[in-house]
Amino acid sequence: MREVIVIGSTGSIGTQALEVIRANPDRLKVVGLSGFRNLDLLRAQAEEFGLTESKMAVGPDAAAALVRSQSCDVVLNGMTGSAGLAVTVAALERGRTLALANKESLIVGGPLVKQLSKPGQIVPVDSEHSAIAQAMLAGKNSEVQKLILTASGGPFRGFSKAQLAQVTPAQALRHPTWDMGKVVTTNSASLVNKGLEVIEAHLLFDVPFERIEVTVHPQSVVHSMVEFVDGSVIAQCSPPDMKLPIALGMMWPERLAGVAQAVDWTKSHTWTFEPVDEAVFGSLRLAREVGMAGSTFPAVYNASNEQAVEAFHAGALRFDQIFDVIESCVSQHVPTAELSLAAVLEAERWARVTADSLIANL
Ligand SMILES: NC(=O)C1=CN([C@@H]2O[C@H](COP(=O)(O)OP(=O)(O)OC[C@H]3O[C@@H](n4cnc5c(N)ncnc54)[C@H](OP(=O)(O)O)[C@@H]3O)[C@@H](O)[C@H]2O)C=CC1
Ligand SMILES: CC(=O)[C@@H](O)[C@H](O)COP(=O)(O)O
Ligand SMILES: [Mn+2]
Repeated sequence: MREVIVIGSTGSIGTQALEVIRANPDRLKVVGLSGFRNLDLLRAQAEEFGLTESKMAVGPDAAAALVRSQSCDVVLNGMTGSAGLAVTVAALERGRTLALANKESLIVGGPLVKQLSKPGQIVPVDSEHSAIAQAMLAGKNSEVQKLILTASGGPFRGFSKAQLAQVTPAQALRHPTWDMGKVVTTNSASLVNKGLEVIEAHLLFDVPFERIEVTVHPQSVVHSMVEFVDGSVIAQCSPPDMKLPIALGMMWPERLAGVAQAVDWTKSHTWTFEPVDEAVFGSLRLAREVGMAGSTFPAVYNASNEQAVEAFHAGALRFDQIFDVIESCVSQHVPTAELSLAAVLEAERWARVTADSLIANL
């Protein structure tokens, strides 16, 4: 039996994690929950899983405090945004397995988060990174030639820059293949999500940026691939359903039977692959640049994006200007001489103030 704290239990990842746990009461047990604004759902979840108020946290600080005080085997971090950093740090410092959906905390913390983690302590839940972790089992780390991340391309695949300037928040939230929270869905539309995922892959698998590729695969069935030195490519394929990587994240390396449907090979399928249009979607190039620059640059990329996404949904920014805001913040940023958690938090604060001021003056 694995005891799990589900952080962000009221969200897309969190509710799907609870579905997996509910269906496997002999293997998984909830011992803590956290939410933010949806307190009615949080209370209902606590009641269903028989948890007292002391095992329910509201907000990022309370969630981190719960992770520090409550014993468990696994912390599933399904919070949105870099607000999840305190939970990631707390889980690693307490020696828990960290099933990580909250990619932002790894990206902004970078080497600091890596230093806190023991080999195997972070299990990726993000679908691409779960796929890579599964494919990696086919060879030795030293035999890996390349990582190939797949991207759906989002709702604006094939759009020109001029078309991107016209899109609405409702269109940005219409993801072609995945049903997810607002921020990650918007990031998929701008390809910021794929940029963040390239940095995430570099940090998780220690593969240099030059050997991490992205290909657009609109069907989202091939979740990512690993190319080995002999030319073999191992891919992980399944119809898009986050319950599969969430279950693996909580049970790694064991698989739970029946969590998701497999591909139906009796039917015809067409899987396509095409290059990313980097002339229209600059966020991927910029993410590689900030990833290679390291220090506090990834934190600035992420925080300025979070501000810009919020402004876009509030009607204060055009969709294409999300990229302009990130690029401007990154180009103005003076990185810290020595990376520390305090320096990351200060860089984030600076990026949010700078992004807000750019947005107000656009
Ligand atoms: N959804 C998906 O399929 C995938 C998600 N991810 C990643 O997983 C993470 C969660 O995404 P998703 O579940 O879609 O997001 P949702 O918006 O659906 O859920 C976010 C969760 O975090 C809580 N939350 C939001 N902001 C804060 C905050 N400032 N402090 C504390 N809690 C907060 C929300 O609480 P409340 O609702 O109560 O306000 C909710 O429980 C993100 O990092 C995302 O990139 C990665 C791959 C796939
Ligand atoms: C399901 C998942 O892992 C998301 O992060 C997904 O990657 C979004 O899809 P795209 O970013 O490829 O559009
Ligand atoms: Mn993903």
